[in-house]
Amino acid sequence: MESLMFQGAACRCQQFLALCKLRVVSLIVFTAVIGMFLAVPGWPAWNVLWAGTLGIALVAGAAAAFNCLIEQKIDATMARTRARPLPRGELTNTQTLVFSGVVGGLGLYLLNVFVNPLTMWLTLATFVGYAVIYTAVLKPATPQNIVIGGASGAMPPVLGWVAATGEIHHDALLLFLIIFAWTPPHFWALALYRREEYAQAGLPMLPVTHGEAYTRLHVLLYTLLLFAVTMLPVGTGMGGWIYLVGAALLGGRFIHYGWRLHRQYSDDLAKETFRYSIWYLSLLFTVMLVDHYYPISI
Ligand code: HEM
Ligand SMILES: CC(C)=CCC/C(C)=C/CC/C(C)=C/COP(=O)(O)OP(=O)(O)O
Repeated sequence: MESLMFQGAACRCQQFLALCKLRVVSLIVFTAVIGMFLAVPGWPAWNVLWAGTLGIALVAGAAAAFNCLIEQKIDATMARTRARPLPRGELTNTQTLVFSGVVGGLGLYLLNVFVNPLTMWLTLATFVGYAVIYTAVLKPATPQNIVIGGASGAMPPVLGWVAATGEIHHDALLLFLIIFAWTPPHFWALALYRREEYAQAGLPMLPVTHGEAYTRLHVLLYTLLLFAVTMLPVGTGMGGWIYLVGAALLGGRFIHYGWRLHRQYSDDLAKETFRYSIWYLSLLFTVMLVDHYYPISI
């Protein structure tokens, strides 16, 4: 009897965790943590590391849960999302809303009390940007949804930076710009091979509204823009040789993917490009960290 109760609680816990889109949120939190380290010469203060990381993670998870609540009908129509807890009827609207409110509230509390109020306010704005402006307003309205909405996904390194220093430095804005330029090729690579699902769901994603060829060209153009943006930290002195070589190699490979997609499309190549986009961002931020602690100035 007791073991059955335990299994039930474990299941419920898994359902709540599934709302939080843990894999996406883990990369988001990773970029925030790197932002904390890049912001200071030595190590960030201990309270920044634990409360900043936990606070940002909780609010990001709450934002993802709120997105699941708003999009449950659309999620039910797409193969990729139909196994989420709301379309499956495993959780109710009230449970999801309360979960998002409590988890997000706790995250904001930690940021306000143990980090600083500016981080708390910017994280709240990021929550509203993703959970409300992107999800409820932009996503069903325009194919530029992810370009504009990408601003929320680009905020985490700024949040990390502000957590560590209390101010918004121009180098933090460069980290923002990098993720901002990365989001369109990241998402449109996926939207290309999932175009039929998005069309069926009635969402105006770029391959649905402007066609495949137009989207492929834009993936390529954004990889070029991204390459240029990643060179800016070298100009400001934030990045040295290690960063320059790493960013050039990673960016060159991303452009190559964009070029191949543009010239000779296949769904398999689009899937590979999407997977590479995730490796790209993870490795780029790792290289930045290495460069920060082992600087070889240019
Ligand atoms: C508006 C901005 C963004 C959009 C529209 C978007 C869209 C998506 C979609 C639809 C998926 C699901 C792929 C699947 O289920 O197979 C995905 C996966 C992923 N995204 Fe994004 N993304 C955005 C921003 C970001 C950001 C800012 C990050 C991290 C910094 C990120 C990291 C990831 C990761 C790690 C995955 C893989 C998750 C997995 O393996 O399950 N995304 N993205
Ligand atoms: C710190 C903080 C508050 C961060 C919030 C930013 C945040 C959670 C961004 C998430 C990006 C994301 C999951 C996009 C998925 O797109 P989608 O929602 O269109 O994908 P779906 O089709 O899988 O639902």
